[in-house]
Amino acid sequence: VDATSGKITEPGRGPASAGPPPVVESIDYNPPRGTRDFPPDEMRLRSWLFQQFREVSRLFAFEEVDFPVLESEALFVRKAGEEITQQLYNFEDKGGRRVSLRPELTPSLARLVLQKGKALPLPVKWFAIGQCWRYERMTRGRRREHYQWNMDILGIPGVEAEVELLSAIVTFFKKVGISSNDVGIKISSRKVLQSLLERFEVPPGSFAAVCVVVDKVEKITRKEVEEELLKLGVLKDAADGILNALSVRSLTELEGLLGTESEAVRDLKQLFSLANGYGFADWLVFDASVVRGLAYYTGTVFEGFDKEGKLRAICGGGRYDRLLSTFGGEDTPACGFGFGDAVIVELLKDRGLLPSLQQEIDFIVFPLEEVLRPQAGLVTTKLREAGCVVELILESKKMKWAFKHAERLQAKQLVLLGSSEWERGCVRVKNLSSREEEDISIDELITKANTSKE
Ligand SMILES: OCc1cccc(Br)n1
Repeated sequence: VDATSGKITEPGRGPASAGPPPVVESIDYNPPRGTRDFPPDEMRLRSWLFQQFREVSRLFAFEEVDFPVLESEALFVRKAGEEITQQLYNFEDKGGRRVSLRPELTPSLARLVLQKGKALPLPVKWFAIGQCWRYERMTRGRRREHYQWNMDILGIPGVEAEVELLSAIVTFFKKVGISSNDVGIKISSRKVLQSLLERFEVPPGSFAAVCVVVDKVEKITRKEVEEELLKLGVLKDAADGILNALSVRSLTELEGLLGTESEAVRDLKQLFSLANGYGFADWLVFDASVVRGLAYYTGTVFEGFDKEGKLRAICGGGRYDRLLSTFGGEDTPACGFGFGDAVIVELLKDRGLLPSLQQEIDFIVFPLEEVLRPQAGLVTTKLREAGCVVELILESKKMKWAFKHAERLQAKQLVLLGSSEWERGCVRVKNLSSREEEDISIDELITKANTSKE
């Protein structure tokens, strides 16, 4: 800023003799509110977590897909009062289009399936890992972004699809060291609610909105739930009947309530029986109070929970047989789940299951004289071609610095290039754990490196 005029000059645009460019207004080094940076330690954990997601998805023969983080707002505008649609990170772009950062991945997946149309053979088994956004009033101090792993099966009307998805979730938990003592998966079906609404002659058009309200039953008071239900045309006796029904504790009890012909009971019995066949039924708990908060679920719904009851839902999902038709497509049976990157990390921390992840350096290459830097580059290239992780020291340093650097990086071996060794066609290799050192030829060094990588 010019001292006299107070004018802010563009950096680097001042008169030649003006000296260094003025500092622009101070930049906040923190990321935007509710968002996270991933410095190396955090990024190693995130990469590890996503690797587990990907390995499970691959085992289940799912193909990875991705979509833009920015979508048409229309994809997410729904009238059922969901929190997720009331917190859209939406805006009008410079072309006057109403757009939104995606709050979830399922609508994008539905859009892509519809875009592919009949050219896409069913069943579709796709997975995605994507950052999702919400504009949460920061009064609640919660995050505005998280990464979600989704797996979805489209084209299978029966609970065989849900059982595959549940098996994938259990496979993930077991893969990261979590057992059915730590975590369970609550299972129910929205067909329970549907039967009750029909019994109480509640207008079917309010089904989604009723589910969204009932999903809040553990977050707001029963009286508030009843008031919100009343606004949806659900009278007191119907509200009582619905809320009481959600506390049934077994499929037998549910059958007593809904009758032996109930689709909900049939689906859930088949689901538990299949899960028993797969060998993971011990992870599942029937819980009629599970409805989940997304408007588009139509059948089975489920959520992973920690048995200590300290954490929010670890993951959640369900059947959404009507979503594609609400986007103008043909009715396509579909089910899927979302698995966030936050609660699972809290659970792993609580259980002491976080992996210790360090950068792994095989070699540090250090030319003792700058004149040998080209040779150091050759050795480095050959080691990398053998698949070794190599850090080449890029500046002229003292030996003491190189040793400290190697120890800080926990490198396995230090390769020193000195003129006397080089004249004999050798380099000096120090093993940094055994402290042994030897002069060996480049060829021998590369042969050993190749062998170690086989
Ligand atoms: O699960 C609801 C949600 C959606 C987007 C971003 C975040 Br953080 N949480």
